[in-house]
Parts: sequence; structure tokens; C-alpha cells
Amino acid sequence: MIERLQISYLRNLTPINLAPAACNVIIGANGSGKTSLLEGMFLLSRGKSFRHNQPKRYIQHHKDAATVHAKLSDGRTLAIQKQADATTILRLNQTTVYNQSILTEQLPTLLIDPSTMDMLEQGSASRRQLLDWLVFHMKQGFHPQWIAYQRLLKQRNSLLKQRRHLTHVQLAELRAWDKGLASHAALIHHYREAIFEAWQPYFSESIAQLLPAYAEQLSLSYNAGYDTSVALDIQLNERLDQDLQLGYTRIGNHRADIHVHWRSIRPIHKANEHLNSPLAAAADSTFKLPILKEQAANILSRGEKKLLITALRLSQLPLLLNTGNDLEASVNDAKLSATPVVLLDDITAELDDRAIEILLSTLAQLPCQVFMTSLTDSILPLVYEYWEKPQVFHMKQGSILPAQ
Ligand SMILES: Nc1ncnc2c1ncn2[C@@H]1O[C@H](COP(=O)(O)OP(=O)(O)OP(=O)(O)O)[C@@H](O)[C@H]1O
Repeated sequence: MIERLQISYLRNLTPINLAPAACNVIIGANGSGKTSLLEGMFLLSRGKSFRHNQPKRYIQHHKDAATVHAKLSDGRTLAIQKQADATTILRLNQTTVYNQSILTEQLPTLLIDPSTMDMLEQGSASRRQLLDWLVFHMKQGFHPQWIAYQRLLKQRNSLLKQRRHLTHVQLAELRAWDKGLASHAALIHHYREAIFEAWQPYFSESIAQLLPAYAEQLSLSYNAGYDTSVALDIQLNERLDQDLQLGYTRIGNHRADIHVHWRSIRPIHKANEHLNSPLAAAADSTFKLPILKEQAANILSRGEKKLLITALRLSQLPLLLNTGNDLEASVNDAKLSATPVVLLDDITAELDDRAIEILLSTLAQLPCQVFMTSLTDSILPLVYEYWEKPQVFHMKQGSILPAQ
């Protein structure tokens, strides 16, 4: 759990120095800096902002760098400094580290915010990241494989981009990379598939709570990004000409995706209603209605999609925290080294009262730390219902106002 949080020169924030509790509510007007505070914690955990890629966009105007520092309750300290030229300095326990994943491991953050609410309609990247967040924290071997895969893929794509025709030497090099890609791909798929399987029942449980009317109708599927019954290098070889035309690699783990499907339910008929009367059954046009299947994004209303995305994210936490049965525990081979931090940005504007109550009551039962932003204090009665000693911070023009 974050015991102390310090943020300097991030957007409009005046240097922040907070001692957060298990549940924290940040209240303030539009533009007061609430989201920037969440952005700071996300930056520390992931090495990037959830709003802009370029550091110069979020580093305070006329400053050279933004810094976020956190002290965890077990004494560990984490720090990140982002400079305008995108140089990043990372520290764990005052020692410089060179790999963001080291900090990510120490501070898992789960974000539920308005920008992620379009995830079903966007390209596959955000849905793939959703799965990979779980896989990263639950499967120790995943990250090194993913890094090695990405490195080879980058080399391959830059060769494809330069050339329409390859020399013999380049072809031999490409084949060697493809072999490497194939072996990383098989493992990455293996990790993702195992975590996906373990995640599904949690997703169904969250849907039953947040979208009960669709409990029987929504399901998830995982697409590996290539045909996993054939080694990836064989498939890459078969489609080399197409990839050369395109200038990039079209299949592989980097194209994996998560889909949410909707299917209709057959109308339920009263017992024996049609058995004695085949003519009546034939006359009833609903009797033989086929089961319809669709992408959930094409069926659900905007509000329902938000609930679905909330269910996707929320269902990850109990799995990650191993609050389920031993079967799920056996899937998790990476011991979680820190309390997950849940960042809820402006949920009152996104979700209805019932959904907010389900979200908060679920989070209050889990060993996680919560930071939520709100324009008004209308959320406080609910927060006090579920947490014993929440911290309430009021923000104005980038500063936390002193407690009254
Ligand atoms: N690089 C920057 N330097 C200084 N100020 C910035 C920078 N980038 C953005 N700002 C300002 O910082 C403020 C940050 O707003 P932020 O999104 O954190 O507020 P918020 O309280 O979450 O608002 P809302 O409720 O409208 O979402 C905005 O007023 C914005 O103009």
C-alpha cells in the first residue's frame, strides 16, 4: 500500500505530499488536478501516462521534469522522473534501476476511467493490454518472453519495411528470427491462454452482478493472433510475400485480442405446451428461432458497455489477489509483491448509482488500495458505508486544501 505519495511538476499540480489511506477520495472542480494525481501514480507504475505519450505534454509548463515518489507500507520506495526529452530515471529503494517492469511489479495499478470506456470499439491493443496486465502479474515467465518477441518483431518489421525483395543473406536472417519468434510465441500464447481460462468465471460473476440481464448471454473469447495449431515460423514463411507487400508482420501474438460475444437466448416455452400440438408449434414462429451471435459492442447501449468494461476490469482483481479457489492459485506462479492500487477516475459521471455501489462494495472487500476522484462530495456517504477510515482530499487549482 502507498503510505506516502509525492508528486512534483506534473501538469498543474503544486508539489504534492500525501499520506493516503486504504481508500482515498479526491474531490475538486473541473481542471483542479484530480486526474493528474491518478496520472502520477499510473506513471510511476507503468512508466507512461494514460493520457499522453509525450512527457512534455504532462511535465509542468516551464519545468524540465516531472517526478513521482512513493513509499510503500513495507518501507520500499519507488521513484520515477520523466524529462522533456523522454529520458526516464527509475529508482527502487534509492537505487537506479533500468527496467520499468521492476517498478510495475512493485506497484500494480488498475485504472477505470472514461478514456478506457471505448475499449470495445477501439483496436485490439487496449483489450490485449487488459489480458497482459493479468498475465504480467501472474506469470513470471511472461514478460521476458514478450520483450524478446517484441525485439525480434521490430527487427523483422524494419527489414520488411525497407525491402520488397530479400537477398539470400537477408532471407536466412529472417528465417532465423522467425524461428525465435515462433518459440517465444508458443510460450506467450501458453501463458495468455492459461490466465484467460482462469479469468472467465470471474468475468461471468462480475457480469451477473453488474449486468444481470445479460448473465447468460455474454461470454469472452481469446484470439491468439495466429493459428496456434501450426508453428508461427511456418505460417510466417507461407505469408512472407504478403508481409513484404504490407511492410509489416500481420500475424502473431502482437495481434492477439479479447472479444466479448453476445448470443440470444431461445424463448422459453411452458412445459409440454407444444408437445401435444405440432401444428401449434409450427404456427409459432418463435419456436424455431435460431440463436443469434454478435459482438457485444454491436448490441449493448453505451451505458451497458461501460458496465461491461467495468466488469472486465473489476473481475481481474479477485483473480490476481487469489481470493478464489486453489485451482486459480495454481495458475498464478508469480507471487504478488504489493497491494494493487485501483484508480477510479470520475466514476460518478460514468456509472449509475447501482453500478457504483457494486464497484465500491467489491473493492472494499479486496485487499487493494483505492483512489477515486469526484466533482462533488455526493459519493462520500457510500464510501463511508464501505470503508472505516477513508481519506478525503479537496483539490483546488492543483493544490490539496488543508483538512478542515
Ligand atoms: N503541462 C501542463 N502544465 C501545466 N498545467 C497543465 C499541463 N497540462 C495540463 N494542465 C492543466 O492542468 C489541469 C489538470 O487537469 P486535470 O485533468 O488533472 O483536472 P481534473 O480535476 O481531473 O478535471 P476534470 O474534472 O475536468 O476531469 C488543467 O487545468 C490543465 O489545463
